[in-house]
Amino acid sequence: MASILFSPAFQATAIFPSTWSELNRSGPPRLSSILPRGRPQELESLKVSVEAEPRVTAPLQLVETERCVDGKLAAWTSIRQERWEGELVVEGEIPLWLNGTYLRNGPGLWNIGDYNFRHLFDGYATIVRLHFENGRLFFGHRQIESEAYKAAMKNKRICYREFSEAPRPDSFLAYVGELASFFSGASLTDNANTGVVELGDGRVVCLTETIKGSIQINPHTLETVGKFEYTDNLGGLIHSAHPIVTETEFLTLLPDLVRPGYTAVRMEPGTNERKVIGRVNCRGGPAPGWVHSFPVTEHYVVVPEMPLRYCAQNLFRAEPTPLEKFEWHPESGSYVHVMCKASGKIVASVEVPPFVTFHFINAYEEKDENGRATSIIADCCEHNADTTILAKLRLQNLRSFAGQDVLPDARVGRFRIPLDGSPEGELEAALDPEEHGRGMDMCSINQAHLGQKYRYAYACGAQRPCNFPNTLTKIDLVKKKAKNWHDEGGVPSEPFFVARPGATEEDDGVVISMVSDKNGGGYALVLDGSTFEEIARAKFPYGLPYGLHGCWIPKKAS
Ligand SMILES: CC1=C(/C=C/C(C)=C\C=C\C(C)=C\C=C\C=C(C)\C=C\C=O)C(C)(C)CCC1
Ligand SMILES: [Fe+2]
Repeated sequence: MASILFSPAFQATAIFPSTWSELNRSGPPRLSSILPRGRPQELESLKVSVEAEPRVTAPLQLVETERCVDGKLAAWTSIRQERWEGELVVEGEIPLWLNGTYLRNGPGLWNIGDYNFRHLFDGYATIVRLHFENGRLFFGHRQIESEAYKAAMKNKRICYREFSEAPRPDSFLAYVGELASFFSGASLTDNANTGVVELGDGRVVCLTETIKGSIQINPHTLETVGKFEYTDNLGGLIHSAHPIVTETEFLTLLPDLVRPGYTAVRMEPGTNERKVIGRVNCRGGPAPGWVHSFPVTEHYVVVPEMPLRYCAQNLFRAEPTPLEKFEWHPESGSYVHVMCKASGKIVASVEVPPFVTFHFINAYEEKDENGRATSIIADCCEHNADTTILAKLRLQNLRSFAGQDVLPDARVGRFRIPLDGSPEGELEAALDPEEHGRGMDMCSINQAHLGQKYRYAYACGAQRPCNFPNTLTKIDLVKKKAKNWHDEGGVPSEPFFVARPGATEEDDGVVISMVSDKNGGGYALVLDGSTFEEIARAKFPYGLPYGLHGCWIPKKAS
C-alpha cells in the first residue's frame, strides 16, 4: 500500500474500467477512494489511498519508460487512466464571460501493454474537457471507444491499421475473420484521434482521416455515443481530418484514390447526408496530395494538391515506410484549385511552388474597387517543402530530446492565387519566421473571421533549441510581428482562440491551451487574446499526453 498527496484542487471521480486495469496491470496505482465534492478551496489537503496492483507476467504491461513519471514530459507518455473528472483550483482569474466547454482530442494511449507504438499519430484517442463556468474550471478526460480501441483492449494487440502501425495479418483476420477485409478499407482504423467538432445541430463528433473514424460523443460525459454514419452513398475511405464547420454547414474534401481527384461535399445540420458540391481532378502524380485540411473563403473552396501524395500500397502495407501512408513526388508538381461553393465549378487551378502543410490557417478573397474577387489569399503552417517533420514526430524522437535543435523550420506560408486565368500562383512567408522561432503549427483564428480578411493567427512556435514547438505565438499578419509565450521545458498544445461575446476587436477574447510542464505535470492555461499575457492557469491531477485539436462549445442561452 502506498499513498500520495493530492492538492485540494482535485475532487476526483476516479473510475477504472476492467479493460484498462487489465491492460495496465503493472501500470499506475489505482485510486481506491472517491473524493468528496465541493468547492476546492473549502477542502483540506486530501490524502488519497492508492494500492499498487500485483505485478503479473501477463502480455500486457505498461512499460516503465512509457509511464508518466515526475520530471519527464507527460506529452509523450500514455494517459494514466481511462477517465477522470473533477474541479481544478484556478490561479489567477478566469473571465466571468467565459462560459462553455473546450473539448480537445488527441492520441493519448501509445502502448498496448509492453507493445509500444511508433508514431505520435498512432495513439488511441483521448478526449479532454475543460468546462468553464462563472470563473470555475471543471476538467475531465476519457478514452474514445472506437472499434480499434475496443478490439485492442479485448485482444490485447493492435487489430486495425493505424497511422504507422499495422496489425499482424493473423490479428486482424482473427478479429474480423475475412481475408478480403485485410486488403480493403475494413482493416483501416476508426481511431478518431485527430479533432472534434460541434455540428450546427449540437451533435459533437470526433474525427480522423478515415470516414469510418467519425464517432459521436457526449460533450458533458465524454461518453462514446456511437459511430456517426453518413447516410449518402458517396463511399470512399478517407476525408480531410478538418472539415469546415459552421452553424449552417459542414464542408469537407474526399480524396479519390482511384481516379485521382477531390470531391467537395456539404452536409446540413440535422442530417447525415453529404451532398456533392463539385469535383476537381488532380493535375499531377499517381495519387491525390494529402489533404489533412483545406481553407474556404466566402464564395470558394480552396483545394490544395501537394506533392506529398497518398500511396494506396502504403495504406495496406504491413511494414512501416519512410513517409508512412504517403510518398513525396516533387516532380509531379504542386497545385491549388479554387472551386465555387455555389456551382461546384473550378474557377482557378494554378501551379505553385512545392509545399508541405498539415494545417491551413485561413483564406479570403482580395477584391477590386467593384467588389469583384481578383485573387485568393490562403495561409498555412508550411514546413518549407520538407517532409522530415513526419519522422520528427515519431515517439522515439520526441522522447529523446537532449538539447539539440532538431525541429525543422516552418513558416506562415501565404499563397496568392490569381483568379484571372494566370497559370501560376505565389507562395511566400507572410512574416519573417524568426518572429516565431521558425516553428509554426497547430493554429487557430477568431472564427468570426473564417473565410474573411483577418489579422491575427495563434499557433505553436519555437524557442530554440527544441525538438518540438514549445511556445505559443500570436501572429499579427498586418504588422508582421509575433508575441510569444513560453514556459521553459514545457510543451503547450494548440492555442485556441475564444472571442468575448459582443467583442468588436478581432483579438478581444482569450486563448486556451494545455501545457505539459517540465516536471511531468500539466496545466490548463488561459491567455488574454490581446496582450497575450497569462490570466489564469489550473494544474491537472497529472500530466496529459499531447493533444491535437479542439473546439469551443459556448454555454447555450437558457
Ligand atoms: C493520415 C492518415 C491517417 C491518420 C491520420 C492521423 C491519425 C493524424 C494526423 C494528424 C496530423 C497530420 C497532425 C499534425 C500535427 C502537426 C504538428 C504537431 C507539427 C508540429 C511541427 O512543427 C489514417 C487514419 C491512419 C488513415 C490514412 C491516412
Ligand atoms: Fe490537424
